[in-house]
Amino acid sequence: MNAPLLSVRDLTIDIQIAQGTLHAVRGIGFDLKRGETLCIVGESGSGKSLTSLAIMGLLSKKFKRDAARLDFAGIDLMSRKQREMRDLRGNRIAMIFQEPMTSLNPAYTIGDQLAEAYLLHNKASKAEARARAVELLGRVGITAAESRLTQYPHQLSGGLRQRVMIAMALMCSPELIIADEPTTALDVTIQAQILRLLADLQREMNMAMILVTHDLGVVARIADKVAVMYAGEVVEQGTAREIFEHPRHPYTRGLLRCIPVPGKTKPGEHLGSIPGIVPSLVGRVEGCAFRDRCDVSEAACAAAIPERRLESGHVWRCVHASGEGASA
Ligand SMILES: Nc1ncnc2c1ncn2[C@@H]1O[C@H](COP(=O)(O)OP(=O)(O)OP(=O)(O)O)[C@@H](O)[C@H]1O
Repeated sequence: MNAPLLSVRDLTIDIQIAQGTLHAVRGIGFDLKRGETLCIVGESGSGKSLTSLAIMGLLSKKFKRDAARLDFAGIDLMSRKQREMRDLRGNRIAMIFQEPMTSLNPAYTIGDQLAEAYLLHNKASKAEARARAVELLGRVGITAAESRLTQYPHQLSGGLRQRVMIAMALMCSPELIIADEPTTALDVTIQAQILRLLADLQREMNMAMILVTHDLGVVARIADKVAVMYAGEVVEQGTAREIFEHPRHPYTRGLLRCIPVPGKTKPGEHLGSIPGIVPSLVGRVEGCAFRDRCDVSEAACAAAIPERRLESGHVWRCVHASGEGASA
């Protein structure tokens, strides 16, 4: 049973805009096994959220999704109809969004919404669904869970709302959970608690998890695998260890220079940032999209970029065969 739970190959997402076709996601691929955590990192606009929505089948009509393979537990998601996707979503695949109010309805109590999420996919009585809701609220660390059932989302703090969202996502014990920047809207101490909770539950329930985040500190703590996205491509992927200890792509190296190093970075010390801006993805994009910002680029970077692969599965796209040309 070593087959991946989720397998993505050559996923593309295009959007028609006034200036032409915007190639927001350009031929990405990765595999995820049961119980594994993949963190997708990259700057704003690199295509992380669209990738998550494409897996969930939640892209609106204006996006064109294509893939050579988009398989979940042996199911071809590309050929699933919307009705069939609804059977999977919230049941075998769940998503946690940045902003809890995207998923919570202000007009219904927490108890009704949690129970509803369960009853949609399970033949159970209302009493059983409420018992499950209390159980899950307890598991996400909400005390006096019974009394929360009758509350409305606006009566809870941001951190509690995000815990409720996590409980809701886990009601049907999904096999895959996709969390898109689940803590960005919260303050820093609460962020850490929520992410620890999510990582603990993921391990306990042996779920696979895709976590989309800007925060490499978080990645270092919880990722098994990392996919680094830049301008709609996965420019490097590997185990968390490979990415942190032997980053090969100059963009990954640049990102790593931007994070605080415990014990080394002094409070208030200015962290590096990568100068320059992401190129337009409208029309044909030739060569390496990072080359204008790269400190080791050369003429060859304007041509097609080879994919470099180590036996371990560490993959990157760069003219530099082993990253030796890139400055650390
Ligand atoms: N509704 C839309 N209309 C036009 N372009 C869009 C739309 N949604 C996303 N895009 C474009 O698609 C690209 C990828 O967007 P996406 O939201 O996936 O990025 P992201 O990496 O998740 O960014 P962030 O970290 O800010 O959430 C960006 O260039 C973005 O401008």
